[in-house]
Amino acid sequence: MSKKAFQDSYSAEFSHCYGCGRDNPHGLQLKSYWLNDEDKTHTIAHFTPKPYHTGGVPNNAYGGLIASLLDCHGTASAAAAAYETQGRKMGSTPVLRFVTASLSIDFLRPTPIGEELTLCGKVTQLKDRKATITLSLSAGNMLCATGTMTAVRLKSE
Ligand SMILES: CCCCCCCCCCCC(=O)SCCNC(=O)CCNC(=O)[C@H](O)C(C)(C)COP(=O)(O)OP(=O)(O)OC[C@H]1O[C@@H](n2cnc3c(N)ncnc32)[C@H](O)[C@@H]1OP(=O)(O)O
Repeated sequence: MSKKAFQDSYSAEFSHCYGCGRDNPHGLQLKSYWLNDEDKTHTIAHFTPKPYHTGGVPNNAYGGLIASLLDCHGTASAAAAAYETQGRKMGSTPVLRFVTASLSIDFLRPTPIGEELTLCGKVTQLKDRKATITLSLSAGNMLCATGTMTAVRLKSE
């Protein structure tokens, strides 16, 4: 994808996240986008687990990996929605940066390794500093996990 990912708009100090930091060579480097630039309500990201992302059962991904992906996609979706609500370009200052306050995941079926996964997000509520995000992770047409996140915007100081 040639579009700029949400995470590529993060300031340098926030670019080392294990899950999505562009400047963390040991991390997952997840990249999130609007599903549709004309209708900025849903977000999307892709990730293909490697064999070393196994949870121990051959060909199945580690649950912590799934949580990491949903975590980063959720906070990125919250930030993108907050900028959108304010009519501002993502990454512009003052920076709107969200952290995870809570994340609940239902692991519905094993997640395959070596197949491209699709993560979807939707910010269902954005009020003051608090965002609620619904999340899903699929392999092809198989829904493997769903999640709900509360993310809180960091105070500017
Ligand atoms: C410099 C670092 C850079 C860090 C930047 C790194 C970015 C990486 C992003 C990747 C994602 C992560 O892994 S983040 C890392 C994992 N997460 C963390 O480490 C966060 C640790 N927790 C915290 O720092 C804090 O608890 C916060 C920031 C989440 C909230 O503290 P606070 O700022 O004092 O806010 P507070 O007034 O308590 O709450 C604000 C609103 O959110 C609600 N709220 C708070 N916690 C919860 C909760 N668990 N579940 C539901 N709702 C909650 C409150 O009721 C309130 O709603 P109302 O009364 O207004 O309705």
